[in-house]
Amino acid sequence: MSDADAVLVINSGSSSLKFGLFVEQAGQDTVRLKGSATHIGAEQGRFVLEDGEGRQVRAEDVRHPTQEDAFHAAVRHLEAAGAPRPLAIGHRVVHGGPRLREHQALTPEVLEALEDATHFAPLHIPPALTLIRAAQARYPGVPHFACFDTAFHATLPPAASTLPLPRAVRAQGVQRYGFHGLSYESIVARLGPAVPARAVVAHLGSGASLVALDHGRSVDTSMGFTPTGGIPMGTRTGDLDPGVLLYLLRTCGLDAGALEAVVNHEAGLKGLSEGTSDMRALTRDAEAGDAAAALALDVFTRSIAKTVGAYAAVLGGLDLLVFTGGIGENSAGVRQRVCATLGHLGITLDAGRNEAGAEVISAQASACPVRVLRSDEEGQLARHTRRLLRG
Ligand SMILES: Nc1ncnc2c1ncn2[C@@H]1O[C@H](COP(=O)(O)OP(=O)(O)O)[C@@H](O)[C@H]1O
Ligand SMILES: CC(=O)OP(=O)(O)O
Ligand SMILES: [Mg+2]
Repeated sequence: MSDADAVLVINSGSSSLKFGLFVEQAGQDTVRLKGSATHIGAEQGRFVLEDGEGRQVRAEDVRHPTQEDAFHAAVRHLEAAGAPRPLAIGHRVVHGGPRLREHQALTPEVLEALEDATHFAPLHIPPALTLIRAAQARYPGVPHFACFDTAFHATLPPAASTLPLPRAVRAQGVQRYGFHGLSYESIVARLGPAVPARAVVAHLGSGASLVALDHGRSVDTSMGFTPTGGIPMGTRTGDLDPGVLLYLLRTCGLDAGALEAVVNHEAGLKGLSEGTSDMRALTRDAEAGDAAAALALDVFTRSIAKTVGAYAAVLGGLDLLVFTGGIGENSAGVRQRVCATLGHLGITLDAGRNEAGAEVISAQASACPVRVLRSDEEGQLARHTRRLLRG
């Protein structure tokens, strides 16, 4: 292992910034240091830094008002832990609009194209640009690369990517893009040659989506034009009858900004529970008899189960169901509720294995295995960054 070839990867999500410093060991990218800043923007956040063996280097409750603040904290603590200067930096970019769908070097032209695409994803592209510029200023002269969440879904067939809109609107690039691509790719990489013909992966985090995989290739996915679509999430509605938006505009007098705030920040689990979007708190509240929290859980898990059923129809059956993301990896209750209605697909859970968070949580007799696999977006970022660096 040599520090001379370290690459730094930055994964900015809706509520967190995860990062990792990877070095090559026997031809494989290996974690040297990794960490996260969570609950960004909230009153109380947390910062954690670990070494490659998972030993805690730093852990503190600390508020990070913005992604940029979290990035500077990450750099400060990485350096204090003896991190070498990286050879290259890889950024996760959730949305690059219609023109940027392939992982690539962040040249001035690409940055300009990203800026031009702002109106496709006003919630994601401006903070991504701010973060990239901050990283370029902090590490000048080092190549920076963008890895897009949408790249993995380039295989969507037209029947899945096309939204039922007039041609003039579709011609502007209004279509289903799909997100969480690096996470799905990490699951496919983890399964390796064992990836079955018909699989569904549920990435359940603050943002949540599902993908239908045909031999490991994305053929349908729940998020659409933006990460606001699909199943309900921590603070986002997911898919809504478009009539609801018209009602909010016309009858409630909301303008675009107010509408955006409702569908992205005040809805989902938070809106339903009238309090929290955090699955741990929600589960506790529901168990303590809070009816709003219980309803939030029911709406969330029913929507996931319906999507698994729909994707089994698309794939012509199901050979594997995978749970991943902060909720998928950690909430036995959510997994149990989702799987309880999937008996018709041959799914039966082993309650003990599910509670223990084992890698395989289905019962021996289950016709369709169910697994819990850790999403490794940072590992995929490192792999792509190294590949792009080598040209
Ligand atoms: N032990 C746990 N039990 C239940 N939910 C958990 C647990 N740990 C984390 N979560 C949930 O995971 C979600 C965050 O997932 P994560 O994938 O880290 O989010 P992000 O989308 O910001 O990357 C939160 O809703 C959090 O409550
Ligand atoms: C696409 C998306 O919603 O990302 P995250 O889950 O990291 O917020
Ligand atoms: Mg995430």
